Amino acid sequence: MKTIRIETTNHAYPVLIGSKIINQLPKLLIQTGISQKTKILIISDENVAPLYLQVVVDQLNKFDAISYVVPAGDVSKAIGEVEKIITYAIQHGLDRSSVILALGGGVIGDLAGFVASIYMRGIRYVQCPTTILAHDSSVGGKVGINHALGKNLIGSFYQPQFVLYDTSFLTTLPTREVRSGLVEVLKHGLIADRQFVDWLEKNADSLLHLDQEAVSYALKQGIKIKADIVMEDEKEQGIRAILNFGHTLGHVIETLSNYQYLHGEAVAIGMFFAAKLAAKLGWLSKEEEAFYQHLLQKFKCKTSIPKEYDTNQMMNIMLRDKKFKNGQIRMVLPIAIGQVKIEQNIDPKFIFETLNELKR
Ligand SMILES: NC(=O)c1ccc[n+]([C@@H]2O[C@H](COP(=O)([O-])OP(=O)(O)OC[C@H]3O[C@@H](n4cnc5c(N)ncnc54)[C@H](O)[C@@H]3O)[C@@H](O)[C@H]2O)c1
Ligand SMILES: O=C(O)C(=O)C[C@@H](O)[C@H](O)[C@H](O)COP(=O)(O)O
Ligand SMILES: [Zn+2]
Repeated sequence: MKTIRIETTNHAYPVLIGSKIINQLPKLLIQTGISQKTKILIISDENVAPLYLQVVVDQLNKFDAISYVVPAGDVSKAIGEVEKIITYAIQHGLDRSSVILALGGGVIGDLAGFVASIYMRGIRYVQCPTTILAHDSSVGGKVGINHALGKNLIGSFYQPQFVLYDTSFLTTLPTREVRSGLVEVLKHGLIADRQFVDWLEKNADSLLHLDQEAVSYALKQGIKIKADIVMEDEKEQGIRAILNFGHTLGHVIETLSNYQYLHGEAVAIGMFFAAKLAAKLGWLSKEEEAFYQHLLQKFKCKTSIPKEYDTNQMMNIMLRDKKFKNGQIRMVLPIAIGQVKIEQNIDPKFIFETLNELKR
């Protein structure tokens, strides 16, 4: 088991990662000051619950634990679902000392963490991630839900008490979810660590086949990169925006497809779009742009935009991106493999042109 410590201005917590470590849960709760009398609400989804809810409930047999299961997928990151969970929590007597436990992927982590951030003005929560993608979402405290007009438009920065990442849970992930999750690992390499990118390129097949050693190394590296950035800029006043690499267009594709594109699938297209735009602006060489395409294809990602998507509509949705300030377009663009910069004042003409070039 490996522990990575996250220290933000007001809160410090461990991320524990290892195979078959769910039995550490009771000890961790107690160490965190969560006694057996504390009411714990486990939130999970309809796919994860049949696989792992009982495993967690068994670990909590000496605690006062209840559970709530939501439909799987981004459709549950919705205000209606938040209200239902809050009603359930009130009816079941959760008070300010209670704890929420998120058991699932990024959807559950974001939703459960958001509920925790607003229930009775904030109660404690813990993350038990079950997807590869959640190596990203369970760390750093961005929690929230979607609005019909766009992705993650409602949310908080709210850090968990700890993250307990049992990687043995990943064995049941569908292939498409494995690919989607690995895109955020690629993102972590592409924004900060050329050597890690080279390692990822070499180990693509092992990772896609869930080789335990390779996956475990990749997740730890990804978490370390994210942790360093979050510790420097918890509330995204500056550098943290680089974790949003590929998301400006990625979120548009998720919204327009009504979440038929998975998060990682959409972000992969968004990263390639950013690389193509950077090449057009002269910051990335044609070889580096080609490397992006090669790498993403190696991880079985699409790099084109559905041709039926209207470019003006994509531009309009992009304007709601949380990185845009005072009408100014701010995007994260690559300047080398393993290096990005946050760019203001990009001429919308280039964005428009690049979007059109990516349509297939
Ligand atoms: N807060 C953040 O910093 C952050 C970072 C990245 C992504 N996100 C958000 O995370 C969400 C995507 O997360 P995700 O990809 O984990 O999606 P997800 O939570 O929907 O999980 C993916 C699918 O896999 C199923 N599943 C989960 N674990 C499983 C397991 N072990 N075995 C079998 N099936 C399993 C789920 O039921 C779901 O159908 C998006 O909403 C995205 O916006 C947030
Ligand atoms: O932690 C961050 O910061 C990120 O941007 C991580 C992203 O991978 C993640 O998808 C995040 O939820 C996007 O946040 P948003 O603020 O752009 O909605
Ligand atoms: Zn993301």
